This record gives sequence, C-alpha cells and structure tokens, in this order.
Amino acid sequence: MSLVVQPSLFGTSGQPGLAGLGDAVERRELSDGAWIDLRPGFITAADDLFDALAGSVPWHEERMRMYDSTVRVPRLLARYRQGESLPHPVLGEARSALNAHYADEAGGPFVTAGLCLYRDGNDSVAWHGDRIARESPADTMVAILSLGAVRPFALRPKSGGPGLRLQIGHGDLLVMGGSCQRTWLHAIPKTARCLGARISVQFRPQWGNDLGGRTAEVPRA
Ligand SMILES: O=C(O)CCC(=O)C(=O)O
Ligand SMILES: [Fe+2]
Repeated sequence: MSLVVQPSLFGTSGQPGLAGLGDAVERRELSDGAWIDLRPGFITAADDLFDALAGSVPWHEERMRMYDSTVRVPRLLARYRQGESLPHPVLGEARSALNAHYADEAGGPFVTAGLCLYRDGNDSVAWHGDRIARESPADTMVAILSLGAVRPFALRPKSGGPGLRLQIGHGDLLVMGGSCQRTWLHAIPKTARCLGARISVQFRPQWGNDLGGRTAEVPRA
C-alpha cells in the first residue's frame, strides 16, 4: 500500500526520549468510577519517533462489518502482541516507565501495543469503549501516546450527561483507567481543521487471547 505522510515538522527533532511521569501526571476523576491521566510532553524530540513509525511500521487497512455490509476502517493499523518487539526502542522504554508508574493501579501491566495512523482529518475512530473491558467487570487501563497533528480526543459517559474534548498533541500521554472502557465512550472525531497526520500508540493489558482494541464502532448519528 502506498502511504503518503508528510515528514513531521513539529520542531522537536533529535533523539527521542522520555520526560518522566511522577508528579507530572495529572489525574481527572470522571463519573461512574472512570478516570483519565494526562502527561503532556511525555515523549521528547518526538519528530524522529513520528518519522520512524510512519516509515517503518507495517501499516495496513482493515474492513469492519457495519450492519449488512463491510466498510473500510478509516485509519491505518498495526498490532504488536505480548512478547513481539516494538517498532522503536522508545516505545519499549515508555511501556516500562508506564508499568513502573502504574504498578499499584488496577488493570495493568501493559503488554500489547496497537498503533493507529490517521492520515488526515478524514481518518477517525467512532464512539466506542475498548473491547478489553467490555467483557470484564474489572477495572482496566489503556495508555495512549500521541504523535503528530493535534486532534481532539472526545469522551462521554454512557449514562448521559456532559462529556469532554481534550486536545492531545505531539508527544502527549493520555491514560484511561478505572471503569472508563465500560462506563464511558471515546472517539477521535473527523475534523476539517487537522494539519497533517497523527499516530497513536495504545498500550493495553492482556485479556484472554484478545488484543483488546476497538469494539464495533457505533455509526455516527
Ligand atoms: O488514536 C487514539 O488516540 C485512540 C484509538 C482508540 O481509541 C482505539 O484504537 O481503541
Ligand atoms: Fe479506544
């Protein structure tokens, strides 16, 4: 598949690294036992990581069932199972740092990695909760590294009521925890205001033989 992604020009070139977690992680409690953590700028010099992943990951397109037909999943994907080597050493370091930081939290450790490439503002993820938690009443965590274009990350409670829209940017970390995958939905909405490609790396715990990714997407109203 030919893949055209602009080389990143976010002004953070150099050897990618990690800025550390600790007190820099800010928690927001949500309703129904869900929470999110934010650590802006967790990946330093993230340009080179973006370029390395855009160029070296075996991205592929998938199709999904939607009612009686199959439709193209509007983003490119790659998945790394437990024990498979990740496509950049910084991702392994990030996962280790996350597992150390969240060692006492329910739902770890992080073992699998799913990668998404949003080529432009037409690529998206519809409202969903990750499958890893849908089948389990236990709390879990999903940690997401974001690289490239800033995209809104939308969250809303299944029980109704106000949601939130976070601006997640180049090098930022977002962790969804507690009941978030069961009681809240999240989405990366399509946007006409997107300046280029975005890559996300989702670390998840193991759940059965499952890679724990997206559930069936809900068609947009
Ligand atoms: O790209 C993202 O930040 C979210 C992706 C996601 O929700 C998923 O793959 O389950
Ligand atoms: Fe998700």
